[in-house]
Parts: sequence; C-alpha cells; structure tokens
Amino acid sequence: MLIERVRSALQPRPPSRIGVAVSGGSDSAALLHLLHDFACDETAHGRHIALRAVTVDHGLRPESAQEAKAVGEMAEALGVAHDILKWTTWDGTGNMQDCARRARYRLMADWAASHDIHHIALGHTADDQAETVLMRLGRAAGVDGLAAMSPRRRMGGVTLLRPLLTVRRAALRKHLQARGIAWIDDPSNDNPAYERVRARRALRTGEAGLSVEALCTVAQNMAMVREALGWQCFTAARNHVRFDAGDVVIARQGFRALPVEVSRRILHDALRWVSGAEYGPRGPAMGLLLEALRGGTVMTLHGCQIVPNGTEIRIFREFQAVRALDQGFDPSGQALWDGRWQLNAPQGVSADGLRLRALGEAGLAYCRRCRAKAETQARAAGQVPPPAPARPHAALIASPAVWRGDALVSAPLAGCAEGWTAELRRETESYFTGFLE
Ligand SMILES: Nc1ncnc2c1ncn2[C@@H]1O[C@H](COP(=O)(O)OP(=O)(O)OP(=O)(O)O)[C@@H](O)[C@H]1O
Repeated sequence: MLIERVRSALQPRPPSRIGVAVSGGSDSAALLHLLHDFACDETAHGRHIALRAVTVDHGLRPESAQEAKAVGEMAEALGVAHDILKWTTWDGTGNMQDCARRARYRLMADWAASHDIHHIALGHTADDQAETVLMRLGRAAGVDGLAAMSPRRRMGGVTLLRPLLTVRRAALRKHLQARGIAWIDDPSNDNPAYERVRARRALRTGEAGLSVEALCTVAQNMAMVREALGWQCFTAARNHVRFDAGDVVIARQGFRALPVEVSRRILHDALRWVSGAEYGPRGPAMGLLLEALRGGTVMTLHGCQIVPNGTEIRIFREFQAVRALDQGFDPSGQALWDGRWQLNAPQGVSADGLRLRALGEAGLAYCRRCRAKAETQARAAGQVPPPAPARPHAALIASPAVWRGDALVSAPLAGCAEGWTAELRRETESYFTGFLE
C-alpha cells in the first residue's frame, strides 16, 4: 500500500513538522495527499504532525502563477497551509533548468528555516530515479553519480525526504484517479529538447534490458558501494591527514599505498574544504592532479595550491584566489575572511579604518624584517626567540593580514601578530565526517 511506503520512509519517528514541496504534478499531488492521510492517522504514529506545503513559481511559463494558485486550493481543501515562493532573480544566463532547480532548493531551504521546518518531502519516484541513472550513465558518471538520489539527504539545516522513491509514477496516478484528484501536466515533460524526456522515452522502449526496476537496483547497489567507500576514506583520512593553520597536510607514504579512488576522494574533499566551495573539482582535473602528485609536481586547482615534498602533500589557499578580498571590521573589531578566518583586534584597540587583505609578498617581506629584528633583540637579552612559521612561502602570502592603507598592522599566521588573533571558523572535523554523509 502506498501509505505504507510513506510510513516506512518516515521511520523510526516521524518529524512533528514536515514541509511538502508540491509542483502540482501527479507525483507531488499524490505525495501531499498521502502525507496528509498519514499525518491524520495519529493513532498509528502517536504524535501530531503539522504539514505545510510550498510551491515555487519559477515564472518561466505563462500558466505558472495560476498553477501555483491551484496547488494552494488543493492544499486548502485538505486544511494544509500553503505558501508560494517566487523566483525572480534569474539573469537569463546559464542552463535554465539547472538554475531553476538550484534556485528552488535555495528558496525552499530559506522558507523551511523561516517556519522552523527541518524536513521537506519531495515527490521523486522510481521513474525519476531510473531516468537520473540513465542520464548519468550517458555522462560516464562514477559511483556517486550512479547512486543517484537518496531517500534522505541533508541540505544545510534541512533534511530532504523522498518517501516515494521506490513507487512507480503509474501507481500514483492510478491512486489519484481512484480518488478523483486532478493534477497538472507540465508540457515541458513531453519536450524532447530536455535530456530527461529523452531518457524517459528510452526507458519506455525497454531496449537492451533497460527498465526502471533494473536502473533503480543499480542506484541502490551504487549507494551501498558509496557508503563503503566513505568509510574507507574516513579511516584513511584519520590515519594520514592532519591540519596545520588551515592547511590540509597529507602523509605521503601512507597516501601512496591507498587505492586510487580513495586517494582521489581524500584530495577532492580536501580541496573543497580549503576552498569552501560547494562542489569539488571535476573528474578530469582530479586525474591531472593525481598524475602531478605521482611525479612530485606542484599544482594549482580549485583556488588552492597542492605542494608535495619528500614526506607530505600540503594543500593551502592560493594567493590569486584571495588577492582581491578586501574588507573592513565590525564595531567589535572582528571580521570573517575567506569564509573561514576570523580576525580579532586586541582588547581595547579600535579597528576603525583598518582593512583585512591577503598578506602578499610585500607584507611577508615586512614580517620577515620584523622577525629578524625581534630575534636579534631576544638573543641580545639572552632569550630564545619563538620559532618562525614553518609553512611554505606561498601559503604565508595567502594568509589574512590587517592593513592601514599600505602599512601592515598584523599578520597573525605569519608570526607577526601584534596582539591580534586569527581563529579558524571552519571545523576540521567536518572534513572527516563529510566522508560518512
Ligand atoms: N515548482 C516546484 N515547487 C515545489 N516543489 C517542486 C517544484 N518543482 C519540483 N518540486 C518538487 O520536486 C519534486 C521533483 O521535481 P520534478 O521536476 O521531477 O517534478 P515535476 O515534474 O515538477 O512534478 P511532480 O514530481 O509533482 O510530478 C516534485 O515532486 C516536487 O516535490
């Protein structure tokens, strides 16, 4: 029974508030009704579940506003609150479908946060899953791509749920028809200009043994492989990766002995962690990086520099990627730089008129002169001078520094702190746990 699929997708304990993303198509219309049935059956799950539906009006077709309104009426008939979010920020560049999808998820995540909703249910079906696998096969995807969509996935502060991922679209339509519920047919679902529509057609012919069931099984198999790989990467990273002043440092000997796919993932996620980018580099670029490292060559990729030496591989921010950053401080004398370094002024010192920029060559030369002077003074006073920063020159020039005009005030990561501190605000632990997500 369909309701059983919904129940098992929400196990072990259903959330008390669930957002439902409804485009008005058959799948999400069925999802809304099934979730409503489930929520109403309080005796079965023993708690009150509040549903709230949302429709994103992309404004890309003349009928879209009317369709969003129709979804509102459908939700109202069930006594479910409904909101319409409008996408108004497309600049007409890039792949329209992809931009619309990203915007939809962004809008829905903000909407969920504003309603204290931590779970959003989506109407993806087994047919969607199979189409996704087929499209990705066509693009020569690897394990992650072929694992396709998961029934439950974290997206920032919200968990996306796909309770209908094992249900066929035809079954949902039959269910809606039996209950006399109408849905909206989006004409773009038949437009062969779209890759998904072509994949759907290829699946219909059943040629070469391609079927929704077979491709969904591929996705499940790949999801299991991905999980196993994640565990192996997590263990290997724990054994061979350390952090040094925001750089990722990998022990070369242990790294060399790892299977290529594991070392590729360790590097890939390190680049993502250091750069703070949502995605890591693409496959071919990663191939070039692995080759460069085998030959002991330095490489620049994804706003990072990757530098092997005899014993270690160090990954740090590339100067070019941060050289244009230039910002002021808040009234309390703090500023977040490059999304990860928080600079703090010494107590009682005003940061008014000061700027936060990369240290650069001139700044580093100045730091070295200051250090040399301080060392001479310390030795003359019979003291041992503090050790010089051991990070490479290229890493130091890409570190944050405080400036008054062209005069350097402080460079805490280059041994010239002058009372300022730099705190790393990106958790190093998230690098490791990322392999298990
Ligand atoms: N404009 C939208 N507003 C709200 N949710 C949406 C929207 N478009 C898609 N979704 C959500 O994402 C799921 C998958 O999207 P997809 O584009 O595959 O579906 P669809 O063809 O628009 O409609 P359906 O899946 O309802 O038949 C939908 O089932 C729905 O939960």
